[in-house]
Amino acid sequence: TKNDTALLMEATKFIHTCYNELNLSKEEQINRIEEIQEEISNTGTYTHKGFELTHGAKMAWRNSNRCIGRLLWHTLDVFDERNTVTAEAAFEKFLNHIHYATNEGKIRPAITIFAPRKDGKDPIRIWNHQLIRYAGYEKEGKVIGDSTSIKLTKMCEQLGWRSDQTPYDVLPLVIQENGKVPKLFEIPKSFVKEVDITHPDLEGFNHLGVRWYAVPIISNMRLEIGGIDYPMAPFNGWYMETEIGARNLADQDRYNLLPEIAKLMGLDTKSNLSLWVDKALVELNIAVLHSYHQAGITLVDHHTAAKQFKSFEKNELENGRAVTGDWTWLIPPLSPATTHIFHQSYNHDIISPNYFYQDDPEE
Ligand code: HEM
Ligand SMILES: N=C(Nc1cccc(CNC[C@@H]2CCCN2)c1)c1cccs1
Repeated sequence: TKNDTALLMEATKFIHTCYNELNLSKEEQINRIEEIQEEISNTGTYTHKGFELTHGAKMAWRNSNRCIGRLLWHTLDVFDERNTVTAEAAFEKFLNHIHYATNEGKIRPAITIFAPRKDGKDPIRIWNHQLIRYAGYEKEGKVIGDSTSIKLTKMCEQLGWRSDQTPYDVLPLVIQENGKVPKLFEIPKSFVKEVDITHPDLEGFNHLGVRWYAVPIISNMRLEIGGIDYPMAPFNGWYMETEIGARNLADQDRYNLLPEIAKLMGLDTKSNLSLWVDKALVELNIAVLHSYHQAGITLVDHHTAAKQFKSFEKNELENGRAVTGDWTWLIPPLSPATTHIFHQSYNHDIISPNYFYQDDPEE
């Protein structure tokens, strides 16, 4: 059928690039494509071999236009959990991923890949945007916690979840097998590493009671490899400090801490001329870098990250690959013009394998 042909086209493109990069012979490539053609005509889809899945997930990271951290794309640890299809078993694997990635603070970039989409159906999905993320509550027009989690928090409460209603309640995992009701799974506190945010010089900082979690693990994106969709493939790296200090804790519609920080710094918040927002922003990011370093949690500053991205660009050129990128996301939100990224443009072509947004699981 037409989409069998389209799938074979995607598979052929992927096998060609993947086998060339792995120095496999032309003959192996041709035999594999014939094998895939056979499987597609018999079943309407095809199954990646382990090494194809592993390299495909790495290529997808390398092709992620918005990612500044791509220098280490080939070091990704890939866990093949395509046979895990029950919510309980998946929860086990999520805990394994959290523990492996955290590694007592020496974070290891990893991805766990669950069953692919088949006949347009997702065998299993997770509703969480990240495996570890704070709940958000709306009370009399005031927001407590992470405003981006309000919808999911409501869903958890409807499913029976009860919490302390603090700004830092870690959400349970909401895992849904196809066609069944979603199930809640509480992550044991011992698995959740968090960092108390303090400042090396500003004493007042330490009484704000501000904290953040150590490991960002994105769990709502779709991994596409050679025309096959993996709708549940959580992946983690480590944070760049600005994500926490210039967005999550700084945005007015997130934790909105800048006014409070400016006050404890004794700044004049009545006039923009004092650049009090900018001064508070810098000190918050200094506090994040200081706190994660003191806690022994891997974190990269935006200057180092930009330099690493420059090395990535050089490596790609040396390997005859064109770098694609999304300038609007690659520039850091703090002092962007102090990085090389700001002063050049990037081709924003989208190539596959890659990680894509997808619709939330079916209600
Ligand atoms: C190892 C350390 C890593 C660092 C420091 C890093 C840094 C970043 C940053 C700062 C962003 C922008 C996020 C935002 O502004 O919300 C980003 C985006 C992204 N990263 Fe990385 N990254 C790392 C590893 C990874 C890994 C291991 C993967 C996948 C295997 C990955 C895939 C992506 C994708 C797909 C996006 C775009 C997300 C979107 O469009 O919403 N990154 N990265
Ligand atoms: N450092 C990270 N940050 C990151 C990467 C991808 C996506 C996100 C979440 N981005 C969504 C937020 C909310 C809107 C704009 N940014 C964060 C990583 C997360 C997982 C691997 S690396």
